[in-house]
Amino acid sequence: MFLQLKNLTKLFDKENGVKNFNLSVEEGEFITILGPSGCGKTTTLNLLGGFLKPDSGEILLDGGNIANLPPEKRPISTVFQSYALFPHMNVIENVAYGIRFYRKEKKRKAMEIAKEYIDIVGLAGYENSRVGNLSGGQQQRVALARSMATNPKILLLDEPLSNLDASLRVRMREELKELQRRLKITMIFVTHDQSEALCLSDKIVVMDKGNIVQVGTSREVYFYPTSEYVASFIGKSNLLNEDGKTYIIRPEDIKITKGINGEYIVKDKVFMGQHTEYKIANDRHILDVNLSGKESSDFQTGDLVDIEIEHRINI
Ligand SMILES: Nc1ncnc2c1ncn2[C@@H]1O[C@H](COP(=O)(O)OP(=O)(O)OP(=O)(O)O)[C@@H](O)[C@H]1O
Repeated sequence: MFLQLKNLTKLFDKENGVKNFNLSVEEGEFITILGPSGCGKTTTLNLLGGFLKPDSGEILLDGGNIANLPPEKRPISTVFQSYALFPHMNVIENVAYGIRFYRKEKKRKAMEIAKEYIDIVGLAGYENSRVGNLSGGQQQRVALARSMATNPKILLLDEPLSNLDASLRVRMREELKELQRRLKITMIFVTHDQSEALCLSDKIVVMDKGNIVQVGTSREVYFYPTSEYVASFIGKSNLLNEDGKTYIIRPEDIKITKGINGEYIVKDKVFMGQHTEYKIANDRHILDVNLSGKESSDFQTGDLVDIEIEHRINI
């Protein structure tokens, strides 16, 4: 196994931190650590990057334990949320800095390699621009180029897209995925954004209060969540209690039909173009229902409807 985290623990006090974190990562995988604020994502990344020392546990990279090595001795590079670029340097100097520092290349060679990575991230022509004059997306690309140019075995990314506006965020995440595929770099990406996690990851690690609660592919965590927590954190979900059992039902797995004696009443309707979102209720449940297709917007508030559940998730 390329990377293994074994019982990795770092607690700041009794509760907060990361507890018994176990994870195996294959070379070239895109792993996302997903969870709400304070669940331990950054702590995990800092343990991997060497910015924090674990209380216990191992980080095995190619079989060797690196848990106690300082950051500069690890073949791991981090792209921070703030990008952490040098404001007094231009683009090529920023990228070349890491190459000289980590790869111990001479200035000329470092500049040559830096140029290659600036091209890779689509910033050709900006070599001599001051980073302070670049847009958020361009600064993000410089940070990526600087990290990738050090030739790390693993690239850590701590919410790198969170400072970008919504449309740039979507474009950058596509670019990031494409870069990762092309360069086959192992990436460990931290986010609290479920849609980012679902579209980028080979594997998603869902965390809650310092613990891993589920690890799986995007499809697995979406279609087969193992807990109510995962189901509600990833995508929308309905909880239905029947015969003493609790089920989770995705809004797109409920079909509705009009009926004079319908069990539910349509309470709310929002037309979203590709689909329509309804809220329906009876005396026990309020359910979210998403319908797609042309007839999906035919129901009106106040309509009585019956439901058919096409798929239910057993917890
Ligand atoms: N240096 C520290 N000293 C004390 N407590 C800390 C320290 N760093 C983090 N914590 C606590 O540990 C818990 C996990 O923090 P962490 O930053 O890893 O969470 P996170 O999931 O990355 O959150 P966010 O999405 O807000 O960045 C939090 O409760 C936090 O307050």
